[in-house]
Amino acid sequence: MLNLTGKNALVTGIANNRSIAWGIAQQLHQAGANLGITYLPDEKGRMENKVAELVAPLNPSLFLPCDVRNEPQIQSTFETIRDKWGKLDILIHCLAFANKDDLSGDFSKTTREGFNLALEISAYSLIQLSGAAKPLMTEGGSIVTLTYLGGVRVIPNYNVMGIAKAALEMNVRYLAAELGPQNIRVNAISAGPIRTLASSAVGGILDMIHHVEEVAPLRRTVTQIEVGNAAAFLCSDLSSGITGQVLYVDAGYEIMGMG
Ligand SMILES: NC(=O)c1ccc[n+]([C@@H]2O[C@H](COP(=O)([O-])OP(=O)(O)OC[C@H]3O[C@@H](n4cnc5c(N)ncnc54)[C@H](O)[C@@H]3O)[C@@H](O)[C@H]2O)c1
Ligand SMILES: Cc1c(CN(C)C(=O)CCc2cnc3c(c2)CCC(=O)N3)oc2ccccc12
Repeated sequence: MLNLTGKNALVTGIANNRSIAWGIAQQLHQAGANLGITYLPDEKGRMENKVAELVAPLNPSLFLPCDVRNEPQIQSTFETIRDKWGKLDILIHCLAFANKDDLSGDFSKTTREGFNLALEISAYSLIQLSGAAKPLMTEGGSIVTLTYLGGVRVIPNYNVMGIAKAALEMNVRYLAAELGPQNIRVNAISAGPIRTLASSAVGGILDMIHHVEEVAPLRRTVTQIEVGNAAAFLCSDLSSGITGQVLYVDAGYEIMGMG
């Protein structure tokens, strides 16, 4: 069993019990990591209460609002980590957003605002968070982000999110090159389709899941826990020689030609 005892891990992107970040947080906790959780604050504080209740069993030592569009919130998140933890070992970037209208219909209709929003939240945020984490990863570290096949191949309706994921995967390589000398590894997990708040808000996700169940070598889709296990591996010394990579956790779907 892999051991993350003594490691401080910041996990972003938990919205509910279907979130991939929730699967990751559970597995990092099981491996002994000390967790810090961030959530996207909403005006009524509903998200805060819902996420706080969900993560309570994992005894997070930090629980902070962090909207990646809000630079001061990012700064205060990492100041709190510096003051309370001193060092950071693990950063999980598990968030994305595009306007719903940009996730169906003609890609050529993508608006300037929609393009910039999707790239800002889903790709630029990795640069921001990694830059803020860099000075705190004084004993080296591991940064993991979540990507999708739609960033390297055309997946109907994924549209502008595919552009964002292509940028995200290239961010992984440039960040790995910059941070490697400091023994900070940067990798992506490319997860197969999973029913979450984000994916369920998209038409046709169930058809996609059924298609994967027929075509993927394992004849099934993957779970948040399976993604969490792969993330724990990428956060542990078992992956000490791996950086700048995209690891597919998709039941093998990506290898199939007549998919
Ligand atoms: N579900 C899938 O099929 C699938 C497959 C591959 C990759 N992914 C990726 O996994 C990641 C997590 O998505 P999910 O499927 O768990 O859905 P989810 O809706 O549970 O998680 C998305 C998270 O992004 C957060 N977020 C959105 N805008 C934000 C902002 N401005 N600041 C901070 N946080 C913000 C939301 O609060 C939410 O917690 C995303 O990067 C997504 O692209 C999902
Ligand atoms: C798979 C799959 C997903 C899941 N996935 C990999 C994702 O990356 C989800 C990304 C996403 C980003 N922003 C929003 C939404 C989803 C829906 C709700 C909303 O308003 N904005 O999304 C798709 C969209 C079209 C086609 C396939 C997929």
